[in-house]
Amino acid sequence: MSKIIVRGGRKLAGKIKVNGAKNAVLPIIAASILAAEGESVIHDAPPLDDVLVINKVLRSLGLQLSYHNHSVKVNAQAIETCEASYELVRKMRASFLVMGPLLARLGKARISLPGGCAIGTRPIDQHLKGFEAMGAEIELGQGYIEARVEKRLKGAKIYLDVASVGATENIMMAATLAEGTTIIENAAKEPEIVDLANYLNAMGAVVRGAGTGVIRIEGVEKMKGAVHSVIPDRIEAGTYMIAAAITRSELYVEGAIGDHLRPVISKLQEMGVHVEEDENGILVCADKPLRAADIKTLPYPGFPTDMQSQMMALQLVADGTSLVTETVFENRFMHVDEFMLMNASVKVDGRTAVVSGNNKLKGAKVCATDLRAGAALILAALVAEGETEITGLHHIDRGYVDITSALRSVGADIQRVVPQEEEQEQPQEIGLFAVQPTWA
Ligand SMILES: CC(=O)N[C@H]1[C@@H](OP(=O)(O)OP(=O)(O)OC[C@H]2O[C@@H](n3ccc(=O)[nH]c3=O)[C@H](O)[C@@H]2O)O[C@H](CO)[C@@H](O)[C@@H]1O
Ligand SMILES: C=C(OP(=O)(O)O)C(=O)O
Repeated sequence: MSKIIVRGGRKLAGKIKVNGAKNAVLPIIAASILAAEGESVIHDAPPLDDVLVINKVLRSLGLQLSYHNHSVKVNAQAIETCEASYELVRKMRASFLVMGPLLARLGKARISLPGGCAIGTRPIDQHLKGFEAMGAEIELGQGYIEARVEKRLKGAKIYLDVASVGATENIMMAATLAEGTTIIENAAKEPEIVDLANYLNAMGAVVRGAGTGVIRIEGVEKMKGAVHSVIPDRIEAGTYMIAAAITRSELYVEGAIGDHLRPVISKLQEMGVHVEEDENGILVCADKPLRAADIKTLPYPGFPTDMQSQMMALQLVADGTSLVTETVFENRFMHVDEFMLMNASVKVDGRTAVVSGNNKLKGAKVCATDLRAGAALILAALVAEGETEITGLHHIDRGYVDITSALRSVGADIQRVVPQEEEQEQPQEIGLFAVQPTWA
């Protein structure tokens, strides 16, 4: 079994460059399905397992797709099937984002139900409510969702009960080729929604208001391929900012955009960390004692749920008790049990965790229970006494490009150990990107 081994106690120094955003590139690749003409080229597509999965989904639909040196090229002129299989959708929930584009382009789509995952049940009712409002008929059976529309989807006014990122994206993509105007109210406002809207507009769509709670989409007849560069990953950036803070070090996070990280920056400053922004990135310097601070996760621009576990790692070593309230997902505290194996003191009561500070963390054998939990364990291990062994690396590979090399390059004592038999068996299209991948 592959594992990451960290020996804690090292200071970090230097610079880490942020990759393209996972949560932006996935819907953007899915949106390429909408182009009946031309080729799309998506730059800054990070070499992550999730990117490989969405690429496979598009190839399985019959699209021509290549991925070289962080750029995905898609030709969507010919689509062979409108069905995305269980095998691919089960690997990554975001595969469900092909539903809106397929429905808009072909008038039908059959996608496996994404189901729940470790962090919660994660229903898709808001996606389906949007498609239905646009005239689609939805049928559920044998683990698949089938959506059909007679001719073309029709523009509609859709109020989302929750400001869901995925539902906003799926409906926005479906609406680009619909007849008439679609208005999404209580839309999610994440920067990744804005990036998707920019890509859609470059393809010929007319999307206005992305980044606000009301998005207006005027349907167009046809869309064509476009060239787009994906925004930097604010969660990867935030994770490295906390790496600097937790080790009381100074790191420059190149490419990080301050405006996308306001709640994280503000919390770090409240805890006594010095944060300096310039046009190319963010400098984090933690040379004072860390103060406790409470966080509550919320949709953007609130504190991101995808940074909750990493922030908890920092709270573990701050002076005083901090509260963490998770309001986005119902089961996103699984890292707590793993932290406790590292000698941490945290009590969970429903959606709130009480984190006692000043923990003397100790190295242990722990397991990444989900993507961000994995990152949080690495952060805690950077300051734990002795050696920490982290397994469950397939979660981490979904969202971090070679995190071990990145942290080692700034001085961390961290390595990834892959048993020989796994190394030999490892098909090229999963995990491990010590070397730049170049898949055709
Ligand atoms: C690929 C991607 O971009 N993933 C991000 C996206 O996930 P994702 O798009 O799945 O998250 P959503 O914003 O949809 O989910 C937010 C909340 O809404 C609920 N909900 C969602 C849809 C729906 O139809 N009905 C419903 O009740 C969910 O169960 C959850 O409690 O946003 C999350 C919230 O910022 C992030 O943690 C994920 O990293
Ligand atoms: C929860 C996450 O991703 P996903 O929605 O793809 O599961 C995440 O990136 O932390």
